[in-house]
Amino acid sequence: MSTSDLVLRRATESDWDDIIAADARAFAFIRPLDDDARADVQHKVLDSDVVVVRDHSDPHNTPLVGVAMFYRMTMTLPGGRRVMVPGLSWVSVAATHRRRGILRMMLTELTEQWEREGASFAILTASEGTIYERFGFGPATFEKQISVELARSVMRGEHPADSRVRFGTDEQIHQQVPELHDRWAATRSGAIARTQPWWNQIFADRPMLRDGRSRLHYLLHSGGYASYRIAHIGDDAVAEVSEMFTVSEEAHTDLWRVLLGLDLIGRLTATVPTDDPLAAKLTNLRAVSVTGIADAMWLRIFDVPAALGAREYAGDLDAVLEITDGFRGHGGRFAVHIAGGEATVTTTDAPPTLSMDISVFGSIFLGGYRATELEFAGRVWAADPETLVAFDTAFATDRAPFSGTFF
Ligand SMILES: CC(=O)SCCNC(=O)CCNC(=O)[C@H](O)C(C)(C)COP(=O)(O)OP(=O)(O)OC[C@H]1O[C@@H](n2cnc3c(N)ncnc32)[C@H](O)[C@@H]1OP(=O)(O)O
Repeated sequence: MSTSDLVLRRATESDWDDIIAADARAFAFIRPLDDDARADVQHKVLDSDVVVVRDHSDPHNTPLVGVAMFYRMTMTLPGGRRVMVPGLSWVSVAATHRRRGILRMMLTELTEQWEREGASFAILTASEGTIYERFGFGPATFEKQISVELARSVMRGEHPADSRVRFGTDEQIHQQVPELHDRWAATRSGAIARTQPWWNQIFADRPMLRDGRSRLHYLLHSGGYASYRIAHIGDDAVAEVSEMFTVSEEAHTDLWRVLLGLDLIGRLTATVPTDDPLAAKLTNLRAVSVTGIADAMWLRIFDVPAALGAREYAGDLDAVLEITDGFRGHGGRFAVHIAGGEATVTTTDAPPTLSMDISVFGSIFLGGYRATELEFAGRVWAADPETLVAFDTAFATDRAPFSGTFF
């Protein structure tokens, strides 16, 4: 096989059997998606946003050796503006064809499309931490996995006489959950909004994806919701919170109070924002163990001035920002003036006062990393401590960014 035998094109319906089989192999699934689960995915993506690579070295057998696609998503920026973003997903290359440049080929094709369409950002959730920095992506939102021991969990404060939480009927869930999620998404940097095909897939709750666990149960509150499943692990029943999104601390407290009161459950697991306050709401903080902190969403910036102009800021800054971009050349030197929460940006030849790779800028942009932390790591250069502190303060967010949707 030579590189010229590799043919990249957009997907058609006839590619999907191979896409599903390739995905199951590449991500080590026990079995490929069934027809229902496959239809859910196909409803979320346009075939023209899916690239496939086939090996034509044998004209009688042209196996699919690469696939990559993107969803058209909406992300919330610090300050509340929402932007359209391509969300890269379903990237895989056949084990027989690895490290021959197929991923690079597919990402170059998709990136050129995003640039033509005027995207300022792209996002992804990564299978490994070592793949995407070379393409200018940086880890931008993080999440915390917690395990809560119910026997030791007592909420501080008074128990309300009448719980404001109810189990939702199917009709209530379909009516209220998308609206509650959207209200939450408007408040959080990095939040991904969900369109109807995403909700259809979540509400379908396909048995093949439950892995032997119960269906989803929904708890509703006027300021948020939580969904959870029951898993039996050995002799223990564990409640796995699938998601919780709230727009008020009252809703967060009330929903947790109900979850912590589940009978015949020893332990509860959840994935929450890194600044989730549950442990501080309990009389015994040790009831909550943090079992992991992981990168969730990675961000790539394509248009530095447009990105800077789209978010709001927590402090003032005057700096000459130098950005390097080895993959697509969107770096340069920018005079950045931030005042009253808004940035104005022009290109300049003046000497830089701040310098970093575009992947590092992506990590700082939503507030997921503090600039000072990355300066300690030698990945941000600042001409003087005052500029670093002003940069750090300007880009900090009051709540930790959280994407809330895996894709
Ligand atoms: C957004 C998402 O969908 S994340 C999911 C990614 N997919 C998976 O993890 C499924 C299993 N893995 C795979 O299918 C493949 O190994 C892939 C897609 C990760 C890589 O595909 P390949 O075609 O082998 O990558 P390709 O040859 O184009 O490599 C491009 C560059 O990435 C590097 N690279 C590729 N995979 C890895 C890896 N797992 N770890 C570190 N570096 C990697 C290569 O060394 C190369 O670097 P260079 O261009 O700087 O020399």
